[in-house]
Amino acid sequence: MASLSTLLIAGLVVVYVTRLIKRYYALSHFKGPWLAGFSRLYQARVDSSGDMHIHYNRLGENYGSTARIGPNHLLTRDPVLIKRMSAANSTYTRSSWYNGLRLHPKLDNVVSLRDEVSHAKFRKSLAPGYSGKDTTPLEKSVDECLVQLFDFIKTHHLSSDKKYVKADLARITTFFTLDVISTVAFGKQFGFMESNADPFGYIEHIQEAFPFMHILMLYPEINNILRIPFIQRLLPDATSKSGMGRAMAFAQDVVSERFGSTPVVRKDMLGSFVSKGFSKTQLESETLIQITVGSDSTASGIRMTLYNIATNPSILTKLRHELDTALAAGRLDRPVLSDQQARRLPYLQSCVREGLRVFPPIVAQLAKEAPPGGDVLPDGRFVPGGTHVGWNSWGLMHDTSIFGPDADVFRPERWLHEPDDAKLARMLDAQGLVFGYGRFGCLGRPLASLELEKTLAELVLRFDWHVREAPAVGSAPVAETQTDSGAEEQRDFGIQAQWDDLQ
Ligand code: HEM
Repeated sequence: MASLSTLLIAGLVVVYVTRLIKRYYALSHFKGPWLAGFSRLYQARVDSSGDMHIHYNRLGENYGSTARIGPNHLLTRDPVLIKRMSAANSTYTRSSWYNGLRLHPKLDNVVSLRDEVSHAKFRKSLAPGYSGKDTTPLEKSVDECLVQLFDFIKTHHLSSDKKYVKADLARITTFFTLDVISTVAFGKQFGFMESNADPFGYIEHIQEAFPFMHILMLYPEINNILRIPFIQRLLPDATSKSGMGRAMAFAQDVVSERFGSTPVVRKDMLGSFVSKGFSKTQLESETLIQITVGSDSTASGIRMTLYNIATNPSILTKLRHELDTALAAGRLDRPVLSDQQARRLPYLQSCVREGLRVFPPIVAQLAKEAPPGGDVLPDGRFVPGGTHVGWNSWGLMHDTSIFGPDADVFRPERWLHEPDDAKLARMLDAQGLVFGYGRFGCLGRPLASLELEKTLAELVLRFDWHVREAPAVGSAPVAETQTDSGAEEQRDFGIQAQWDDLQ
């Protein structure tokens, strides 16, 4: 007679296999790699591979706009579905994928918060700070940092006819955006550009942390373990000497100054948040995510767009012509053109738009969860309640049915000379999703847009750019260097910056 323990094990195996089969069939009307139907291992491998965007782009080509990537996971490049999930009145919610974005040991931040009511309240209180409504004009701070950037490049990264000095665009752009976000958020600059160094070992830490964060997003179970107080004691805290620990210490310091008997009062983002009644701990948590989301994506957008401009001589020439003509006509403020002036330069705007399309800085899944009663997709297929639906941003931005057969090509002209109004409207609609949508849309968009348009315009006006050492791998040279959001992962990006004598 079988022992009780054998029976128990057999019973558990039966329950497990039945669950596996049930799950498999619940989404079997969505095609995808076979392993994905049974296990999250497919995603774990792809998400930590460094080539996530390439794998997921192929999914769209092989399995249609919404494909299966896990037992309970879909990935979509359908703009209608992406908008539906994030719309103000949507019944979709954030999935447990977002738990992995909780950086503070005790508290969520606006990006990791999953409770709809708390998130909406939080977001509403943060919005005036992020938009610059409550702060010293964002534009003024960006301009000041840009002047520092010009000096930084001239001092440390300038080549001449006599010698080549490698300008690592990965570090230059990341140093710049980290100094911008610290200035506008806390009125206290990190000093990356001034010291020409990573004072906290922060960039190195982020490089190491990204693949791990992907695993946390995929396996929320691990996250729950990390929240156990005993385990938390083993994780980096504000006493750690480098990486996220140093960033936490920084967050604690800048926040503490705003409380107590003689609080520092500044018209920056933090000042705005304090005025909305947030607690000290809430602000420490928010400060951490601000540093992360406020630097990496914009840096990626700037460097990849500049890379695409610098490697396309005809585009570089057209952009320079537009900028030089405006400068000669006295239509550009010095030392930095104004936002209003930048908006009147159609070719510049098209370059920025095209840069974010061809190389969307955020390719992570941002998975939402289908409502308990499920949902019927635009193509008639049923999505059961609780299914995780991620967005395939690379696939969407390179979708030939929206952008045409040359969707992979960096071609700013597509935004200026499209004769078919309906097609142009569809392209604009899809590209606009690069900043998310609706109730989860990017709060930092005004700042990111200022940084992108001004930095690109001034760097093209002031310097000659020649790519010397971009890793050349097949037809997608730079994409190969990208992990998740591009980010600090696009390392060691050798570009020659030469002072343009005309300026
Ligand atoms: C080119 C640069 C940027 C891109 C492409 C970008 C993209 C995005 C996307 C796609 C989302 C939506 C996430 C979702 O669906 O859950 C998002 C959210 C967010 N972004 Fe950005 N972002 C950029 C720059 C910034 C900057 C500079 C900041 C800060 C100053 C920022 C702050 C935020 C915040 C706080 C959220 C969360 C909004 C919420 O949960 O309600 N972003 N961003």
